[in-house]
Amino acid sequence: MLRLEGVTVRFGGRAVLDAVDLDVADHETVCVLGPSGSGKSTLLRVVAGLQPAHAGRVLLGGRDQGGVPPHRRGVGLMFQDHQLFPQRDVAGNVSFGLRVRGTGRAETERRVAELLDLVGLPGAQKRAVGALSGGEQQRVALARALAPEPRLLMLDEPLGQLDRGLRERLVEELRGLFGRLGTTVLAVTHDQGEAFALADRVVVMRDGRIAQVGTPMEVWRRPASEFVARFLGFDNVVPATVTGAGADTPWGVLPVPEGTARGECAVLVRPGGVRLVPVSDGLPCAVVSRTFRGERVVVRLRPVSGPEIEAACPLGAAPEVGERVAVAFRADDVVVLPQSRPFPA
Ligand SMILES: Nc1ncnc2c1ncn2[C@@H]1O[C@H](COP(=O)(O)OP(=O)(O)OP(=O)(O)O)[C@@H](O)[C@H]1O
Repeated sequence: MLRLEGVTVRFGGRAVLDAVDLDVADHETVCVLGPSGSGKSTLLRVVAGLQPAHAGRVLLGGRDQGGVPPHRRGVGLMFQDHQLFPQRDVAGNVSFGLRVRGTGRAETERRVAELLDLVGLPGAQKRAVGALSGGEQQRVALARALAPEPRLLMLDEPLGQLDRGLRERLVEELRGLFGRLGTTVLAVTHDQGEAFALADRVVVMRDGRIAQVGTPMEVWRRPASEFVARFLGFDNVVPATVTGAGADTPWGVLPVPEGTARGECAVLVRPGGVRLVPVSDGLPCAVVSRTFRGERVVVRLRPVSGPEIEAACPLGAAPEVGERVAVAFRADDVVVLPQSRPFPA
């Protein structure tokens, strides 16, 4: 459906997109994630035709879009600030793209009613957009973007300004909706939770390049680099040397999967894989802090050697701040990363 081949965009000599290759299949939802300034919005703008590429090609349905203006690309765009027309009512907003296409009045009315049902705002045609809540405005913006039946729907931080609870609800609804409609979606977000909940595949960007592409499960389980691991919020990363015995790290020798290549690397230990063990059986640590995270308590530990460690403990089993404990590492939760970083002194 969508293919980017070596797409490069430069601003002032700096490549904001650097030879990006990406394929999005029909009916697929792909979420682009990355820190601020990594080029996510620029990627969407290039696909929409709002930003010319300095090199490379964008193909939609196999056709090169070079020279095709935005309104002829058949893509729908929805931005964070949803930019509804304040002087028009809900129906006036949703029908915008249909009127531009010259759709007849009866058909437009039918379609608007159908879309409002779809986004959970049945009968809201005559409401003033200024009187809607943030979440309702978001739904109207979505209905407006879907109205012309774009072959590709692009969302830029679609839920950015909404509060957490509403975002979580809307993400679920969107996923259901896109599944039912069979819409192909390319979305940009900096919120990994949102991306992981919405996407069939996620793309992690760094400085205009793709750092990793995979299903949410693949990326979560096997971050491709220290950058991706840290971006996902994993802090337990240390430099390591893999030998026959395991990974030699500042935390001691950690178990690694069989067949791991020997040599320098970095290792990540997921917080759930840090086990509290009797003091004589593991790496001695002091408990520095405890943070309640719903189902679990995350404790920060200061070991006798190496950087601090995060451990996720079951509710009743978390040690107190100041307590002396020891930890061991579960092999399944140790991930070998190809990149190393100088260990801070
Ligand atoms: N028109 C422009 N002229 C010059 N520089 C630009 C222009 N548009 C974007 N940039 C720069 O390109 C880089 C990437 O911008 P982009 O908006 O694509 O990043 P982003 O990943 O979407 O960031 P954010 O999450 O903050 O929206 C930034 O450093 C930005 O300052």
